[in-house]
Amino acid sequence: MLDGAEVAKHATRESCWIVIDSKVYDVTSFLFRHPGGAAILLRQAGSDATAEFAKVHPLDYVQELPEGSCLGPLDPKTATSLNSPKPQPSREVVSTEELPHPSLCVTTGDFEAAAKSALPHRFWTYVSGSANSGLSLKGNLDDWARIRFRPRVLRNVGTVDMGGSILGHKTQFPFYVSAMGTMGNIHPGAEPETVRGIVRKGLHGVISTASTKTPDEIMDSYRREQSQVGDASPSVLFFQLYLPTDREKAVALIKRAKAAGYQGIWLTVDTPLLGKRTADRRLQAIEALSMGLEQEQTPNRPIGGENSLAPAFGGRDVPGQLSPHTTWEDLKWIRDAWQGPIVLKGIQCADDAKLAMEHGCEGILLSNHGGRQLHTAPSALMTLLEIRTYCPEVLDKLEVYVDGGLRDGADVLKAICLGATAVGVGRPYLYALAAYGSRGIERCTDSKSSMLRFGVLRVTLLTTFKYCRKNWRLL
Ligand code: HEM
Ligand SMILES: Cc1cc2nc3c(=O)[nH]c(=O)nc-3n(C[C@H](O)[C@H](O)[C@H](O)COP(=O)(O)O)c2cc1C
Repeated sequence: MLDGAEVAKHATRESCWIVIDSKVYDVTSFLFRHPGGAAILLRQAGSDATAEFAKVHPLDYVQELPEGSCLGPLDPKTATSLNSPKPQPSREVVSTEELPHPSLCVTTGDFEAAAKSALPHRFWTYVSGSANSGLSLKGNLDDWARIRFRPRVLRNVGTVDMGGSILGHKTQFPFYVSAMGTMGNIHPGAEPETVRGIVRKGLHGVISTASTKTPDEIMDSYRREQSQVGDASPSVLFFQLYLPTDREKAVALIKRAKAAGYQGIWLTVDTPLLGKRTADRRLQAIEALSMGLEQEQTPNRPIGGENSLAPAFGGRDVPGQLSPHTTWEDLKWIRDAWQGPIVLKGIQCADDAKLAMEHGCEGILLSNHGGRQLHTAPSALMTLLEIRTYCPEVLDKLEVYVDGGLRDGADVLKAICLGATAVGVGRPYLYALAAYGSRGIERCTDSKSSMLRFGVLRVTLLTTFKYCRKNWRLL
């Protein structure tokens, strides 16, 4: 057993000890190999880092520390002698009680404002951020507004069914919750908290490889919530796959997702390496400086090299986690390992949509990763219009999803009118989670809130929906 006072002495870059889950680790040799940067670990030096660690990493991640790092258990009686972590150089956070009542959130923009006050600055930067100067994100938001409805009137639209199906699973909503990593940054309940809202509302959701919790833990929370509602929720979960470079690891991850009960794979194909997240980079430099590190020193391993750290997280490139070598040929072994439906997430032109069809994919998701990857990438809307022009057969043969910048039921309706099967919604749900937990997830979906202004719009626009599907004209 190690004494807290002894641990507290090891608080420098020359000797850095931390406590995780009641065990003491010497992370000195790992400091500059930590993909999240040395500053994060130095801030915790000599202290109990469990809470900070659990925000972004599953607890079993400690096994990834170099061999011999674990020095032994902490004597619990001496825990009070540990250091306190050094505070982050961040802005004040508004407490939950000070946030507007969730009923006051009637547009997705309201959730965004609440999340901005509720989140520590670094996490706000990570979720709201985008690639380079933000043009891809701006294009996503602006493009949906460039289309106008031309409603037909005097049609009976008294009863409207908004539902459809996603990979054969019925949905009452024409949208689902997009895959988003590291939710532990956003809310202490992380992905399980999101899943609670998803199940209660009967939504479908896609769970990220880069989740804070393991695929099994998240599925357990899904099952628990299902049993709470008497297994009555139509919700299903799909798994978003970032393909690790190492094929054995990739196959193991796919099989793990299968065994856990995920109903389809969303294979992300727009991330052979991570986009340039300008705001994150700036913040990491500030943090490094505040810990006396002249410049950020992160491991300099070749991209695509062996990686023991999967699953990884959104802020930085983690070598080996996002295979840059993947090609269309790889779909075969991925399919063999998965034995189920595959959606390619991140298709950005008609030619690739056709290729996906020729390779037997069940679906494609037109997406530029919420503007976080390629600078000046086309919005999903532009890609959808390109497909309608050059290979409309894709819309008949594949399930075609879109995401990026859909902030209102009207945007969702436009996508559906143009032939999309359903729509992924990302940041609005993250913002709702950040401010209000699973209640926020429900509220964001609620017919009184903006996503289901669709519910209000349907009264006037169902026939537009039918009309447009066949006779779409861009106004
Ligand atoms: C056990 C060994 C650890 C491993 C294998 C590990 C691995 C990683 C990886 C792969 C990332 C992703 C890089 C990124 O996208 O930002 C990361 C980020 C991060 N890690 Fe660790 N980590 C470890 C220990 C810790 C500890 C002890 C803490 C707690 C203080 C911590 C806190 C963080 C944070 C806050 C980030 C996010 C960085 C950002 O937002 O830029 N990690 N870590
Ligand atoms: C904070 C954040 C984390 C994300 N993490 C992932 C991820 O782990 N895997 C992935 O394929 N896409 C990820 N995405 C992209 C989303 O799945 C989705 O494509 C995008 O958010 C849709 O755009 P929207 O946020 O404008 O709705 C992430 C997006 C955000 C904002």
